Amino acid sequence: VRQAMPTVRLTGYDADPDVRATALRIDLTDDVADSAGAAVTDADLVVLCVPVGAIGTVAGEIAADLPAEAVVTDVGSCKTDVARALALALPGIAVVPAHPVAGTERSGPEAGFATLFAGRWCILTPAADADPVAVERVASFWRRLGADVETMTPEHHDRVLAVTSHLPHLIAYSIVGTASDLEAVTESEVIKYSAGGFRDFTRIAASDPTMWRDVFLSNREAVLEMLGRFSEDLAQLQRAIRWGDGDALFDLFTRTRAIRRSIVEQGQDDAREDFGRAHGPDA
Ligand SMILES: NC(=O)C1=CN([C@@H]2O[C@H](COP(=O)(O)OP(=O)(O)OC[C@H]3O[C@@H](n4cnc5c(N)ncnc54)[C@H](O)[C@@H]3O)[C@@H](O)[C@H]2O)C=CC1
Ligand SMILES: O=C(O)C(=O)Cc1ccc(O)cc1
Repeated sequence: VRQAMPTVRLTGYDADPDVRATALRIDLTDDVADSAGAAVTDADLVVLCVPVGAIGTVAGEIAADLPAEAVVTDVGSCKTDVARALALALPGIAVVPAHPVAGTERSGPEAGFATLFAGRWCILTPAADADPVAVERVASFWRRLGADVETMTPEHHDRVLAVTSHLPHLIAYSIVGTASDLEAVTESEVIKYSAGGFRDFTRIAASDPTMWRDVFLSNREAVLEMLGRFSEDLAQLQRAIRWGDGDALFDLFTRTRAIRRSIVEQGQDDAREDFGRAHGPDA
């Protein structure tokens, strides 16, 4: 926002005093308020950037202080629960839930970088009767940050993201946990020989525990549905390995390689790799 909209006056609030101090020190915001309510008293646009389990609570904290014409949005990774909580906490206020599908495993005020949203999707999930002017204000905010904006229902969002983001994170958490349990048996060989594949999983599995706990509690139904499908497909691979069915393995790996190539062609993998290059392998 600082780079793309330099004339916008930014006021921040965070429950953690260290985060508030850091935000001021690194000039992330012009002001830092000492309560959520005080941060929004003269706001045009309020962007709630807290773990999904806290979005409804924070919306409740600002409700009494919001100017009547303010638009409230969020960046939560799940939308069904969050959209419901926002609507409940903010009756009569223009609410446009959003999810910028871009990020890294890092968190905190120093983890942001100006190009994070460039060329990435931002998904809006407004209610069917949302004010189109408010929807356009949020859409144009994200477009000015370089994102491409798409609109869908919260339920559809949550099913899609369960496969493309939530399940992959769950698999990474699980495999790194399994490898660490095995470490005692292999006497640290897990770390010593952690070549490409495992290293990639450890990056994802380093993501913020509070954020991801809340994602799985909030998107429970869609994640469980996709996890069921994944478990069936994994069992098929297990069978192929057991019976030496090389064709089944080869066919799947050929199909998945094509998926990766089409993602790269669409330029959807750039930002994180650029970030990794800029900040070193352990960033
Ligand atoms: N990290 C990522 O890659 C992405 C995260 N998101 C979503 O963005 C949201 C924020 O995530 P991050 O910025 O990564 O997390 P973060 O950990 O960097 O920031 C969250 C902040 O919320 C504060 N907080 C927690 N409860 C609070 C409360 N009740 N009142 C005031 N402040 C409170 C914490 O102190 C923390 O500083 C989450 O909903 C997440 O699902 C969306 C896209 C990508
Ligand atoms: O670090 C990664 O690979 C991510 O996938 C970042 C991310 C995390 C959560 C989101 O809702 C969107 C993007």
